Amino acid sequence: MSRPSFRFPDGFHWGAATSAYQIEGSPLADGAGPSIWQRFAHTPGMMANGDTGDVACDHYRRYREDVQLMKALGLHGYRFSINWARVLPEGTGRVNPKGLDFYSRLVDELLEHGIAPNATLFHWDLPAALDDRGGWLNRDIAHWFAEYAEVMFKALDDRVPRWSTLNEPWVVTDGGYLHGALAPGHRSKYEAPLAAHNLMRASGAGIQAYRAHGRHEIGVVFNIEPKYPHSDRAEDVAATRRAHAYMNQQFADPALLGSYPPELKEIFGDAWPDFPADDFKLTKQKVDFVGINYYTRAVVKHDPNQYPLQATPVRQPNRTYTETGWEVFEQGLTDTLTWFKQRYGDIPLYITENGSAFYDPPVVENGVLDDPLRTSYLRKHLGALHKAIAAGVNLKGYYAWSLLDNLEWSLGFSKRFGLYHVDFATQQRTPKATAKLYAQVIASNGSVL
Ligand SMILES: CO[C@H](O)c1c[n+]2c([nH]1)[C@H](O)[C@@H](O)[C@H](O)[C@H]2CO
Repeated sequence: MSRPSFRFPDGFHWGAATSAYQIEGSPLADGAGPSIWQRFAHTPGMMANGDTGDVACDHYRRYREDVQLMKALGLHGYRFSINWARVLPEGTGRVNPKGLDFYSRLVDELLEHGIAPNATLFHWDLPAALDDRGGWLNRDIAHWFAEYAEVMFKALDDRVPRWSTLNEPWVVTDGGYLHGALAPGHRSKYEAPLAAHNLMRASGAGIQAYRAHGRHEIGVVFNIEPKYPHSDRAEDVAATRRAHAYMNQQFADPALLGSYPPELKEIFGDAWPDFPADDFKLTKQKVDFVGINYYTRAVVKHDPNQYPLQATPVRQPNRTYTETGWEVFEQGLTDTLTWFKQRYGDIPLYITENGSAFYDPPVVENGVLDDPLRTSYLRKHLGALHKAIAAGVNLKGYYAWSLLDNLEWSLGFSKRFGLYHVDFATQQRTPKATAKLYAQVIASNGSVL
């Protein structure tokens, strides 16, 4: 039987992704202001092993070397994020020219090597000065974000063809405002809905600013984790519906439909405000694309003790799980993409993150570190993409998470997602076998799978 052809559509965009606080280091260099992650990481007890982004992958200084790694992969594009506080140390007002200059140099280096920059304006590292003014709990942040976005568009839109306003607003609110595991470390069911809503108001304001100044494409990036009921019992089905609305619709609905799913009032009760109808004229803006970050699925059962969803994930027997506790379930990627098209229409989509953290024995042969579990994950998920494309999903590209092993937020450096291994003591980068496979996939537009 002939091997299935996994050739992707002509012009399919292949990239890799990172984010500022996870790789740059030098968080306060050259006039940068502190972010909430700078503060969170330096708060005792918040970070595994006391790890911080003070050095990380030292990308702020080594970016030219890292662009060479991207070139070696044959990347078409590179998705990175901008540290808002490098550019606007107080979050608004005064621009720091040296901070802006770093991103201008990075963009020029990418373009010089034929790699398209894909810039995310906000990947969790809010300027601390704005957090001091209420941060995502202050409705004024929609204007603060639009001001920052306009600074970036005016400076870089001549060279940046693709922008995203936010990366994963769900993680910001669930981790940063409801459960407190991420910066700014709040734990309030009353704050989480306010932060969620203001994130989407800010994203809408950023898109409006782009329509006034930008000439290319802008979108927003959501994490989507498909939810499957543990049983066909009504309580499990209802719990699955709540979990799906909470993670997968809470942010895409206001952005693309101009409304919230009714489950959110059911979940948050008196903590869910009646937001002004006019707000949805701001949250709902025409986007040029949506980025979807996919890693895994969840099998959900009813749990009256779990807050606030009354739902909990069920570990599946005889399945492979990554170091971050995520089941390898590539069918969920196909299901996610077909669901998204069915609910929101034929919007151009990118997979803006997909990857896996596995422990790799530090065995390097012929300059390559073998990582069979990560390689298998990549093969399976690219195959799942091909199924979605065959089903009619308008998928334009894929960004592997991540270019480099990096700071996995409060989990520190222990969870390694990189195509390149990083020795954080020496900053040596070493390609993994998955990097070699990905380079072949890019060169053959998927045919080698
Ligand atoms: C809950 O999973 C999310 O989709 C997700 C996974 N990830 C992310 N979001 C973030 O965007 C990255 O900064 C993380 O490093 C990466 C790996 O954990």
